[in-house]
Amino acid sequence: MGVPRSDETGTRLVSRSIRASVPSLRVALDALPAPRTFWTGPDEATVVAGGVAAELTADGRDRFAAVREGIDRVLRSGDVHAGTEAACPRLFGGFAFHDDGGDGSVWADFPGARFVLPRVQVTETDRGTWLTVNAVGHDATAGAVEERLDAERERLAGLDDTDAGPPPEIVSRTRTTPRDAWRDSVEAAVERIRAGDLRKVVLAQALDVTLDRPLSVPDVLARLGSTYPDCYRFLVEPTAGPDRPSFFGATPERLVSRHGRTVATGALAGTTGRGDTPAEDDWLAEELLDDEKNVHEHELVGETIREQLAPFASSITAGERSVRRLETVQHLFTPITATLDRDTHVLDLVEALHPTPAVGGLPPERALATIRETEPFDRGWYAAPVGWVDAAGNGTFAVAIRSALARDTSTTLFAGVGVVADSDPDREWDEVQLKYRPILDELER
Ligand SMILES: C=C(O[C@@H]1C=C(C(=O)O)C=C[C@H]1O)C(=O)O
Repeated sequence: MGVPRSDETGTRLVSRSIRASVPSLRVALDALPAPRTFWTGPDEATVVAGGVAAELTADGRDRFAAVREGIDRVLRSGDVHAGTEAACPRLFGGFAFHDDGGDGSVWADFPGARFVLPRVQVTETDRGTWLTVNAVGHDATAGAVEERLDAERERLAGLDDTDAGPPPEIVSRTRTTPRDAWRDSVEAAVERIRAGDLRKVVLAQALDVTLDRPLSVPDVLARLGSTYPDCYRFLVEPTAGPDRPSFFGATPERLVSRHGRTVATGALAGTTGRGDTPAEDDWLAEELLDDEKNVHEHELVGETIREQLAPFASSITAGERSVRRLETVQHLFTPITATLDRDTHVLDLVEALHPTPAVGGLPPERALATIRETEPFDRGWYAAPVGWVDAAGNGTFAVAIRSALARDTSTTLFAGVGVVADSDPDREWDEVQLKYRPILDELER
C-alpha cells in the first residue's frame, strides 16, 4: 500500500504549521500542487491542500479496516507542531460505493478506498488561517519541513487575488438512462417491493455533459459555497497528472462525525421541490411532513441508522423531524446523536453505517444487488463516504451526493431517489432532475 513504516526506524512523520495568509482559499487551491484536496462543512475547518506526503489505498470489502490500519501507522508517532487542533495531521479521502471495484470506466483512477496526508495544507478556522507542511519517509527532517514551510508561506502570500472566471458552457449532454428505461426500472423495483422482496431501493442516474472548456473546480467550489453554505463541500483527486479526474460536490448529508465519545449523524431522506413564493415553499414543506410515502421512506433510514449504531453506543437520541430547505430542494431531516460505549474509531462507524438506506436500501444486500443489476453505469465514489480522519480516530464523513466527476471538458453528474412501494416513476424522474441542479447550475449559468 506504499505506507512508510513509522515503527521501523522511529518517527517518520514531520508536521509543522504556522499562521499564514492567502488572498483567498479559491486562489490557494488553484495554486497548490496536484493532486488537490478540498474539505469544508458546518462546524468544520475549511481545508485546501495539495500534493501527497503519504497515501493509502485499499480495495474490496476489507478496505475500511485496511486503510484504517495504514492511517494508524502513518499517524502513530510523529514530530508534530500544529498550533491549533484543526491543523494537526489529518488524512482526507473516501471510499467507493460498492465493495467490489467498478467497471474501469470514468472511475478507473479511483480505488476502493484512498486517503492522503497532504504535503501542503491551508486550514481556515474561526480563529485564523494556518499553513501546514507534512513529510513522511526516511528523508523527513524538521529542518527540511521548516524550510518548505517558509517558502510556501511566501509563495501563497504573494499570489494575486484574481476573480473567479465565468462558468463554461454546456456543448452536449447524454443521459445514461433514457426515460423509458427509467420507468421500467422503477416499476420493476416497485413490483419487487410489493412482492415483499425489498423494502426500499435507491436508484440513480448519471448525466454526461461536454463543456466548451475545462472546468475550474476551485471556482465551482467557491460558488457552491455561496449557494449551499450549510452543505459539506469536497474535492478528491486520486492522481497528479494534467489530465486527472476531480470528484467534487456540495452535499447536505453527513454520514457521521465522531469527536471523542460523541457521535452525530442524521436521517436525510424524503424530498420535495422549492416554491416560487415563501407561502408556496411553506406549503410544500408542510405537505412533505404529512406525506405518507416520504415519511415512510424517511423512517426506514432513521430506524436503520439507530440499529447500525446500537452495537457501539451507550445511548442514542433522535431529535425532531423537520424540513431542511436547500436552494433547489427540501428534505425531511431527523438529527441523531449517540454516545459511544468505548473509543470506536470513526472509520469503524463509517463501515457500519455505509450505505444507509438513504442511498442504498433495505434489506441492504438485496438493495445493493438490485442497484448493480439496474443501473447502467458505475457509481464509483458517488453516494459513498468522503471526509477526514485524525490520529485520535476522530473525523467527519459526508455522503458524496450532489456530486460530479470532471476531467478536462467532460463532467459526469450523479443523482438518485429512494423507491418505495408507492413510488411513481415520473415523479421520481423529476426528483432526479432537481438533484442534478446544484452542479448543473454551475455549468450553465
Ligand atoms: C441519492 C440522493 O439523495 C438522497 C435521497 C433522498 C430521497 O430519496 O428523498 C434525499 C436525500 C438523500 O439522502 C442524491 O441526491 O443523489
